[in-house]
Amino acid sequence: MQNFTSVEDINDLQSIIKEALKIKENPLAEPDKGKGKTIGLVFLNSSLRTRLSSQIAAQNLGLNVLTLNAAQEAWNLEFSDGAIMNGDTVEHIKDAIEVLNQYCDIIAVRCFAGMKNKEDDVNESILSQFLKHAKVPVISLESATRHPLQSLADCITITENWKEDRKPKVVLTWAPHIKPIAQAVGNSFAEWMQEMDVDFVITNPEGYDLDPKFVKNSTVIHNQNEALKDADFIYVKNWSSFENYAQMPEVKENWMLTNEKLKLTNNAKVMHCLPVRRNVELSDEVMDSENSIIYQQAKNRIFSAQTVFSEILDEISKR
Ligand SMILES: NCCC[C@H](NC(=O)CCC(=O)O)C(=O)O
Ligand SMILES: NC(=O)OP(=O)(O)O
Repeated sequence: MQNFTSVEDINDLQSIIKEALKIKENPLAEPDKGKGKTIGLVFLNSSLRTRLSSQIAAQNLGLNVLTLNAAQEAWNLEFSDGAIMNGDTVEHIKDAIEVLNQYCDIIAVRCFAGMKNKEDDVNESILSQFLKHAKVPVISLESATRHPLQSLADCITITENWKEDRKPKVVLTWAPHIKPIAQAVGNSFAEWMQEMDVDFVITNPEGYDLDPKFVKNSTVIHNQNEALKDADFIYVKNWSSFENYAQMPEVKENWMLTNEKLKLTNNAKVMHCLPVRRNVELSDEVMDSENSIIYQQAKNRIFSAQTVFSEILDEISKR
């Protein structure tokens, strides 16, 4: 694995999940694997889980960890090529990445969609600069269009919770929100579910279809109740419109996941990447129910990160 920014960077998903479950059994099995190596965790946006689970995962492997909360603590970064930097921005992203090359053996970066310019977001205007200028492996901690470490944790969690001898029905359902949110988590979940042995359905209101590049030939149903029928797993996530980029077209029906809606399912397990807006995206009763595997999912972020760091360290050791 040279970089880790999407499902494309994985050769064999089932073997990666198996490796992650093995790491989960004994996370301290290779405490010196990363000895003498440094991972830089660069956050251009807020985080709780990604920051902490990545730190734990790196420490479990003996890596040195540098965490830069760039939006709060670093110089104001310039992202435009050729910019005349006589305004508020102090340091160009190119120079920042070149400096990170001097300090880090692996660079991991969180760079959300700006939600202002569709083209910039679709083209991953920030992640692409890291991929261009980094001289060491790059790991995405959630970019404009994807959140692969989350999706790998989601695959691990579904695997742990499915012992029946048939494919589970997995439904990705849109949920309400108070502000425009990126499509990254939904896109990424779709991309990874298409690689899993599951019946995958996406349900969202009209006007909220994800980018066809990520939907591919997945089933899309605009009636939530119909989609939830007999579901074994429900993945709750809000996103804003892709077509009318970053807009929030009016939705008349109530899409919040409640116990009433859970009755339509096959006693489905409920998933969410967190953070969640309680009683907006899903109700307290669902969040706090036996059906929720949301905290287990959050825990699995450690093993998802540790598996990826371990694969990247294997790659570095070959160089
Ligand atoms: N990393 C997990 C999700 C991050 C982000 N959520 C948010 O921005 C929530 C913000 C809020 O609820 O105000 C998203 O959905 O892409
Ligand atoms: N799920 C997730 O990525 O959480 P954070 O945004 O808190 O890192």
